[in-house]
Amino acid sequence: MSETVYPDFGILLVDDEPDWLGSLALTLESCAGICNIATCCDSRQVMAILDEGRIGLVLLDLTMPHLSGEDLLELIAERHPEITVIVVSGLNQVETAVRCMKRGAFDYFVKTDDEDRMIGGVLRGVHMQELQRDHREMASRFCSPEIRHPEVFDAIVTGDRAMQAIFAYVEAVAKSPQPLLITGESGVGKELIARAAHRLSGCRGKLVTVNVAGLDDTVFADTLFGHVRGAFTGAEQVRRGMVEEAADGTLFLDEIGDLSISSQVKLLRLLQEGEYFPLGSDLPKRLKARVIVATHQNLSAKEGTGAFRRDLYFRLRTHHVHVPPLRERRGDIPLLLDHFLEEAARALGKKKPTPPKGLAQFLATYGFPGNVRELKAMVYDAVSVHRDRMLSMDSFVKAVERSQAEAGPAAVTPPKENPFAGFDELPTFSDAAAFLVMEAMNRANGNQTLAARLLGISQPALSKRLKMRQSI
Ligand SMILES: Nc1ncnc2c1ncn2[C@@H]1O[C@H](COP(=O)(O)OP(=O)(O)OP(=O)(O)O)[C@@H](O)[C@H]1O
Repeated sequence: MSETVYPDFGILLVDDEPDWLGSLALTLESCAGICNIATCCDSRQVMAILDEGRIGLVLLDLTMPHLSGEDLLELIAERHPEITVIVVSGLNQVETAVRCMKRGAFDYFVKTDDEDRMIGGVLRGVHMQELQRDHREMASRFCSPEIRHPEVFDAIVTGDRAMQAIFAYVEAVAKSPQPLLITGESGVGKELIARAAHRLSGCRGKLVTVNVAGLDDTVFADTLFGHVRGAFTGAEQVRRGMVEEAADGTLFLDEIGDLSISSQVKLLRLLQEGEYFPLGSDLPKRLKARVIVATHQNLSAKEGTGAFRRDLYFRLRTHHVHVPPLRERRGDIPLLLDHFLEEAARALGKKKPTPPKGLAQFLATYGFPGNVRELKAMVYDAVSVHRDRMLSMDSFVKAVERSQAEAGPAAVTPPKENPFAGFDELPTFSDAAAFLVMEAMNRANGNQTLAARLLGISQPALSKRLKMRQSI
């Protein structure tokens, strides 16, 4: 998304009447903030201008000397099918309108039409062109899904393929002016993804984060849109809203699933119309920021129960990434463990401790309801209390047990698939149990506490089984 010109692509106004061109350009700029405009009075020059590749939308008059609008419409559909064309004619003729639509026009307006209708149509055309551009960009990424700017994702430690696919997607949509919705459980790294998307957007402005959870409707409006002096009792100073703070940058609205219905209406209007009113003012301001929203809630389910507006939901999920929970990318646990050990040791002024054997394996048996944030807290806690060179397993075992006790039995992760499904002949119950105990002891390098955790039984129960085996 570019900083000051809107939209990113040029809009060409074609008419043989220069006065009409001037007044149309002025209307579009003042009423819709559209300023990336070029004009052309000579129909013969239109195709050469389009060949330069800067134009995404054409507003075309029909009756012109040399080439008529309909001739041009046909030429554009043939040579530049990617360009959106809106016909703006002096003639109110249904047959002509139908013919133009059949030849590929996106919309048809009569010059005497209501101004708001025409502006609405142009904004829809701009939106359509933006979506087509995003779509082309994404399609090109499917052909070569490599990540072009890996440095932007440096803060996100992962080796997981689903995460790599998210990075490629975020790169593809980073320059889009459409909103980006990031979903995923709490602590999976949604904010880190938002930061990466902001860096990739190339916008000059800041990333401004607003946590909208718990904001009542008035505070929401005041926080986002600001107010003028005297807007309400106590409003002694002008307040710039966060939308303005984020101009030419990114507005990141976190916990969007908690937004009240009345605030949802305000947000929808902001996104749809691209403008807003500071409290107490009747002078509209334009939204000049890209909007990213995030939630740990299931927005689709909320939309189903009526707790989230359907129109806003569809608007927000134009571009959507879902960050998987840590338990679905257990391969990341050793990488994250190492990363946080290093980070914690540095932050606490200690030497990086050596993790006990089997720690990563032990952690992989746990469901991490708090995801990466929970793992990070565990590591920081363990590093801060440790004294020897070797990190103790104890603090991790206790943290896991504490969390499981708090969450109840549902927190224990269910087995994923039946390991015996492919067996022709099943082992006996006692053989299967003996093999399982042996395997767990091997994996835990003889550590009974860890082996018991891997098996989901208590350490005394494991010890009893081992003794029984020895006595056979
Ligand atoms: N892949 C990762 N690599 C390194 N650190 C990570 C990773 N994922 C998350 N973190 C760290 O975990 C913590 C939580 O991340 P973040 O705030 O981005 O999560 P979130 O999904 O936005 O959480 P919430 O829904 O609660 O707002 C942060 O300290 C972040 O730096």
